[in-house]
Amino acid sequence: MIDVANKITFFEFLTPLIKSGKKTITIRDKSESHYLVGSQVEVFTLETDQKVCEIEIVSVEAIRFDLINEFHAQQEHLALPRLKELIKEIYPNTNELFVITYKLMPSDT
Ligand SMILES: CC(=O)Nc1ccn([C@H]2C[C@H](O)[C@@H](CO)O2)c(=O)n1
Repeated sequence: MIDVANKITFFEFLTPLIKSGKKTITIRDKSESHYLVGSQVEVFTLETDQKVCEIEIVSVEAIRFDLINEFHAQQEHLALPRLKELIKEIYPNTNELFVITYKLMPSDT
């Protein structure tokens, strides 16, 4: 069993961006802000729980929804309006979010 501190899920359609190193942040709510800087975390698809890759947590920083900007969108590899729409769909009732910055770990395969 993998501990919650060492597992993160992403929508399947986003996982190629993580695996290619193009997407280097994710914005989550407080319930997913527990990742420790320097820890290695396994990435799984949300829909099918398939392992995608491993990442290392670089930082976890609080942010308000209204302060999400173009730089975050670039790091998410998404257009800013799409990113904000997605975040509002996932977390409709909170303004208190966390930017989790990570780097892709080299894979064995
Ligand atoms: C369970 C859950 O919340 N899963 C999530 C949350 C967010 N994402 C993605 C969508 C955006 O690219 C960023 C910002 O939230 O993170 C996700 O893939 N899975």
